[in-house]
Amino acid sequence: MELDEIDTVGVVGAGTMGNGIAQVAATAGYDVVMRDVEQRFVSAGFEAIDDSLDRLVARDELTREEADRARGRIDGTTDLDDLADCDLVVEAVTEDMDVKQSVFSDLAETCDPEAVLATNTSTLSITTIASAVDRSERVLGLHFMNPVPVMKGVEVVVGEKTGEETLALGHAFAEDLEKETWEADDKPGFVVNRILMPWINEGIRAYDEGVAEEADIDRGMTLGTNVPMGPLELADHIGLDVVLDASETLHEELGDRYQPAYLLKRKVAAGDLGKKTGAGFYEYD
Ligand SMILES: NC(=O)c1ccc[n+]([C@@H]2O[C@H](COP(=O)([O-])OP(=O)(O)OC[C@H]3O[C@@H](n4cnc5c(N)ncnc54)[C@H](O)[C@@H]3O)[C@@H](O)[C@H]2O)c1
Repeated sequence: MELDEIDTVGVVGAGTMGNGIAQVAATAGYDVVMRDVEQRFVSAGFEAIDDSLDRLVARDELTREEADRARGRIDGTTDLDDLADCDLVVEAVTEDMDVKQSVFSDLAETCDPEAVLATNTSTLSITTIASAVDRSERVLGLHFMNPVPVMKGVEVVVGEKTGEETLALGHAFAEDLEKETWEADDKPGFVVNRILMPWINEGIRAYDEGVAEEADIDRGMTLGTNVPMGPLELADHIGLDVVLDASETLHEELGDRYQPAYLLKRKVAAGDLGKKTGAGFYEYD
C-alpha cells in the first residue's frame, strides 16, 4: 500500500495518546474514526481535541477554519465495525499485552486484509502483538510522543515480521503528519523508553530518599541538563500508571536496573495518576 491510498485512519483508544493521534491525522487531512470502549471515553477524547485545537488557534498555529475542518473529519464510535473501512489503524489502548492482542485480533477480522495495523505501545513487543494476527508483515510500531500535537518525534518500531513496504509506509505516514521519524528494533522500550524510564524512576527515588523537594528535583534537571521538563513533572504528564506499566515490562525483560520506584507503585495504588486525575507528584486543577 502507498501513502496516497490511505484515506481513512482508525484510532483505537481515545485517551491521552489516541485523541492526540486522531487530531494530528485529521489536521493533516485524513478522515479519522476514533474508537473507545465506552461513549464517555470517546466524549472525553473529543473534549481534549477541542481544547487542543483551541490552543493551536489561540497561538495562530491553525486558523479557526482549519481547526473546524479537522474536527469535522473525526468520527467517534464504540462500535468496532466502524473501523472496517480504515486503511491504516493506530492502536493506543492500555499498555497490556492481552488487551492489545485482543484488539489486534478484532482488527484483523474487521479491517481489509491490506490495511496496515500500527501499535503505539511504549514498551511491549511488536512481534508478540503481531502474533495475534494473520498479517504480521503489515504490523509495525508507530510510537508517538506525548503531547502528540506538540511533539515532533515518532519512533518507527520494526517487528520480526514487519515488511519493508509497511515500514516505508509508517515513515511516510508519520512525515505526512509533519513528524520526524527514527527507527528502532523490537527490543524492550525501543530507544526512548529504555533510556527515559530509568531516568524518571531515579528522579522519583531521589525525591523519596530526601535528596530534594519535588520542584527542586525538576529544577535541577531542567536547569542542569536543558531538558524541557524534569522527571516528576514529566511522569505526571505521561500518567503514573503508564510509567509503571512501562517500567514493569522493562524490569521483567531487562532485569533489576529497571526496577520501578516504590513511591511510583504507591501513588498508582492510591489512584494518583498525575495530570489526568488531578494529582500525582503535583496537584492540578
Ligand atoms: N501517555 C504517554 O505519555 C504515552 C506516550 C507514548 C505511548 N504511550 C502508549 O500509548 C498507549 C495508550 O496510552 P494513553 O496514555 O493514551 O492511555 P490512556 O489510559 O489515556 O488511554 C487508553 C484508552 O484506551 C481505551 N481502551 C482500553 N481498551 C480498549 C479497547 N479494547 N478498545 C478501545 N479502547 C480501549 C481506554 O478506555 C482508554 O480511554 C499505551 O500503550 C501507552 O503505553 C503513552
